Amino acid sequence: GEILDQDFHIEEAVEWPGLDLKLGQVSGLALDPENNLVIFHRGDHVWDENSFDSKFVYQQRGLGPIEQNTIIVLNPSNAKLLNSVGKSLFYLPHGLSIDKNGNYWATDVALHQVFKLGANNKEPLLILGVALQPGSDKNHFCQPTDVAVDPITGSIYVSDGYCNSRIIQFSPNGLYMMQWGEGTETSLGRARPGQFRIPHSLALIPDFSQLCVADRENGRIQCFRLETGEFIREIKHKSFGRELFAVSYAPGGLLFAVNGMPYPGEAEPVQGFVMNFSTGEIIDTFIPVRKSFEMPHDVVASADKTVFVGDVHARAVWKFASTEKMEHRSV
Ligand SMILES: O=C(N[C@@H](O)C(=O)O)c1ccccc1
Repeated sequence: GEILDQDFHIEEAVEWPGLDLKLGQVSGLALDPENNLVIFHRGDHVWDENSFDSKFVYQQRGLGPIEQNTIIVLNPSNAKLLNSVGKSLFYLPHGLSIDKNGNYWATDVALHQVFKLGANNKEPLLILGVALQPGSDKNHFCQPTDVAVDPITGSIYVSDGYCNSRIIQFSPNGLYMMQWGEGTETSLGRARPGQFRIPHSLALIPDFSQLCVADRENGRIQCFRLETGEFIREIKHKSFGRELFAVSYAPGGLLFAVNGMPYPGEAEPVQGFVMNFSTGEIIDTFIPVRKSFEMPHDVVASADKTVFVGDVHARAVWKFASTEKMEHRSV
């Protein structure tokens, strides 16, 4: 039902023990059909200044793939480990999403590929892109950042990527259908609709047939019509600052996002945002109680307004919950 916006608040669930997990760089979060939390992390690999050459070719292939399980499934209430998969598959994990059938969809910025994995079997069910080969045609990505699968049509959307500026739509079985988007010429000119400077995270909103994109370095969210790619609107607030890293939709009409650390001298703090999807207005902001956001990199929210944020520098996952329940609890 409708949220009465003015009294909606979330705060860290400080009893959640998931903050003590020993993880690598946390790059992606998703919720599976049972609302379990699924974490995509980099084990002992890191993305740093030496990871790529000037042509975006991964330089640390000699390390081999990450030997740890990179996909961790946790009970969302007590952070108990339920399952872990994804060893010896990835080099630099980035985005993670889960389709209505429970399949995992993952991007790897070193491999420049998109993977579809069954929740338990080891062999990928589908791989898009050519291993270790960056490119910008129909068969190559360049550091693809996220995937979203339309639960109604099965269409696959890929945000491509750090070194491309486009969204590509594939058919349910992985055939290239169409793409939209272009780079933002100069950092001086205002970015126009449909221009991207790192399309970094996707939120698919089936109820409104929209795909929203975190246009990271333009510090904004852009929303497009599913299937056509037609620009619908931009959501941008001064409090986002320069960088908007991730966006996620929760059934019931709320949009969640996390921004980047402020540049030296800039005022806008790093934080999470809760927005009313229809109006785009911010109805709440949130930061951790324990530790601090360093580079919040993904955010995911469930229908009951439980929110998780993963941080690639803090290597941490926080849980946030709406205080309405807590008020009932305290009564
Ligand atoms: O953005 C960067 N990384 C994050 O998004 C991430 O996904 O780790 C990055 C930029 C320059 C050098 C190294 C890393």
